[in-house]
Amino acid sequence: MTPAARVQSAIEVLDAVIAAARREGASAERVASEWLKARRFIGSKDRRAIRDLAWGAIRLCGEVPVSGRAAMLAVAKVDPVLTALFDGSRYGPAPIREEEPVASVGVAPAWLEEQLAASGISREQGAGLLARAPLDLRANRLKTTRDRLAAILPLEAERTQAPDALRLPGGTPVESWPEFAEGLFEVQDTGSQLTCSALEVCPGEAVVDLCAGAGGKTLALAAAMQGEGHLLACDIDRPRLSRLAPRAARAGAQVETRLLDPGRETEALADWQGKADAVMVDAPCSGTGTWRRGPEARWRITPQSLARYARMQAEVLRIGASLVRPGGRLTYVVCSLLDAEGPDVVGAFLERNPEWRAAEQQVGAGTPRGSGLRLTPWDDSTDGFFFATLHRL
Ligand SMILES: C[S@@+](CC[C@H](N)C(=O)[O-])C[C@H]1O[C@@H](n2cnc3c(N)ncnc32)[C@H](O)[C@@H]1O
Repeated sequence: MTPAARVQSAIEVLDAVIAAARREGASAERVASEWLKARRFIGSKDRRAIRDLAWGAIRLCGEVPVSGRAAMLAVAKVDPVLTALFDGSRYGPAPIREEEPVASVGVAPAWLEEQLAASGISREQGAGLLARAPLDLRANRLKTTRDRLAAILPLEAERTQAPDALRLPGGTPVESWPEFAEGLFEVQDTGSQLTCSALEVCPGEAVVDLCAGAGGKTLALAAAMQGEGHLLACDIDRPRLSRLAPRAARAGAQVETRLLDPGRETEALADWQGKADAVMVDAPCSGTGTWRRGPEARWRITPQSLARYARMQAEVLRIGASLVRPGGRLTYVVCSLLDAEGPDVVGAFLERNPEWRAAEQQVGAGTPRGSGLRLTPWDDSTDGFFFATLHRL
């Protein structure tokens, strides 16, 4: 493929990514893989180059671009080598016309940049949300230790601030390694691991992971429980929750799963009301803290979806709290740095529920925000999270 043809291919990938973002369709990762799958003749070097070009444009454009070409022209504006490739050659992009639309550069759509600023995040820090992310592993304590795992991995891995975490360069194909098939590790960001540590679960406890999804945090909780006690993982999303059982089997973790009906969660959890020692509420959110991994996610958020998330967050926090026994605890987590999804939700809960108190959290990282802690790429080298641990009196 010529360099110009790669640019034209990236423009086509971007068109598909933009269309999917507009109709709340598949993620950019998925869209790009489908696009490439339909063109098997493209070699691996070209695939990587196309992907890098497309992701460079996604990271640069704050507002949803009008087209893939407009997005790529925004990159061309700051990259003369790329400008020269708009040469009208066969399979390459047409020459640039003066009046053509060029996508605007920024961290996020203007309204969302305002929300970030109101949440104490500067523009420079916001740009940090779009940097390339490393790949973190969590050594599975049910089968190994961090040191033993580090000694057998094919690459040198860095230790991060979470007790079981190892860090590798982003994109390392760890899921093809035999150590992964043996369940010796899971892929999990250090920040996510730290939010699990905050719940301080112990062997023998009764623990609920209310919004378990495919079990990223469930498996970390299971490892901390060392196979003793009862761990219940719930979600309203059947496809996601159904991915948990095979992962748990690989990890050697004992987990009961329960699919919930939206709006009827409390009925389905009647046997757990006021019984749990610890509850994890990893609430659905806009995901502003994970833009490093899916930068096009910021093109999907709307003021309406943010308001919808805030309602869901208050609701899952209420449901989770009803499961906690007197003297028990709950950790509320969002992978978002917007106050509306974190400190404000917890603050409103504490105001309405005088029998709950925010606890001091000691996880060796994070900056206080509201009644909880915030983890960020710039201060903690993690994805962005807000989490708060609450104790029921
Ligand atoms: C942030 S994701 C969970 C990610 C998961 N805990 C992990 O670490 O991989 C939030 C999850 O909450 C689920 N959810 C949304 N509303 C819910 C509800 N009312 N009850 C239980 N789960 C809910 C969503 O389906 C989604 O899987």
